[in-house]
Amino acid sequence: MTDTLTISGLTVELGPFGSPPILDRVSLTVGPGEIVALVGESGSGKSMTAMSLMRLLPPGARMRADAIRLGDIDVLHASEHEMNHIRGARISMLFQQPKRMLDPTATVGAQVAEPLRLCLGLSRSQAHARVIELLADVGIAEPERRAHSYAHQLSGGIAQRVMIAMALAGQPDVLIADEPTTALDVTVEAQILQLIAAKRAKLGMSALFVSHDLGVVSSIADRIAVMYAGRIVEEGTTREILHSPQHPYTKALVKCAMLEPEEDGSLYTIPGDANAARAVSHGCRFRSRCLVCTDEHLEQKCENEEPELAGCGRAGHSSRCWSTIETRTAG
Ligand SMILES: Nc1ncnc2c1ncn2[C@@H]1O[C@H](COP(=O)(O)OP(=O)(O)OP(=O)(O)O)[C@@H](O)[C@H]1O
Repeated sequence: MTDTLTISGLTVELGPFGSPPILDRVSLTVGPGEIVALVGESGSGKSMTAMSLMRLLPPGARMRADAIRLGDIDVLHASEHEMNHIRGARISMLFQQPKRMLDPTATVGAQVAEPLRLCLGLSRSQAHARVIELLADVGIAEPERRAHSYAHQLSGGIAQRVMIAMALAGQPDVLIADEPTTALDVTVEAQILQLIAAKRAKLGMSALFVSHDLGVVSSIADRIAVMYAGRIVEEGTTREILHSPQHPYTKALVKCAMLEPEEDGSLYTIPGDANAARAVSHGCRFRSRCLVCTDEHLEQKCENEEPELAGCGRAGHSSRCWSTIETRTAG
């Protein structure tokens, strides 16, 4: 079994000092063998969280945290030299645009062989034999022939399988998948999701799966963390999030994922602008879009104080909303 990945109090700022943080005290745990999904609208900070784990933030980003650990490895304070060993061997990443992430000038075989040689120290011939095994293992037909292909000769689905083979080559503890199926059609998307779930089961690795689509992650995630404007606003098992969401934002995301038409036949979209929320300096960041904070007493709380993540009954299920906190306190 793999080690636990722990992020605690992760804050990232970009741009001039004093601008609102991109990530604000994000805490998240991915247990051994677990698939945790991080969901939220575009711009909520999912990719930045993933990139922070790899310590691959854009130039000028200021990152601080109480801790980022993988078992006994201190990822937060690791030197760049140590990070080069952690990336690929302990934490691997899959990206949105697999064809763009592959080097157009090198063959598939050479690219999959690189982590084998760097992380596992295999010789050229050992690496070649392992490349063929890995390509076959991610469902690529004729792996010998495919090893000689270049990125432009691959479909999006095959390119993502190659990326998965590369990500798994170093036998990582954790796979971070950032919208790995966004560019793929629905049938291929389902195949790739199944492949990731099968690899998790076979290799015992854990995964952090980033997506804006609750529907996509619900088929493979054990737990879901919902992110809004740089903060986690709800966390629970996949079942709790889908069947008993507590935060008004999660409820709205679930409604979007259900694809149930409104009375006028249109599909539900969450009203308002998520990007404006980041600049909210006090109170709940979701309040301008919220349909729940209507009674006067609650409205004042939502405007003045940001709620903490508070338990919603079962251990592990928590939400950052005054209405949930008040209901529980009253009960
Ligand atoms: N290189 C960058 N420079 C400056 N700001 C950035 C950069 N990359 C992202 N941001 C900003 O950081 C915030 C969080 O972005 P992030 O990419 O983490 O969101 P996301 O939830 O992953 O969205 P998406 O699903 O669109 O990728 C956004 O406001 C975005 O504009």
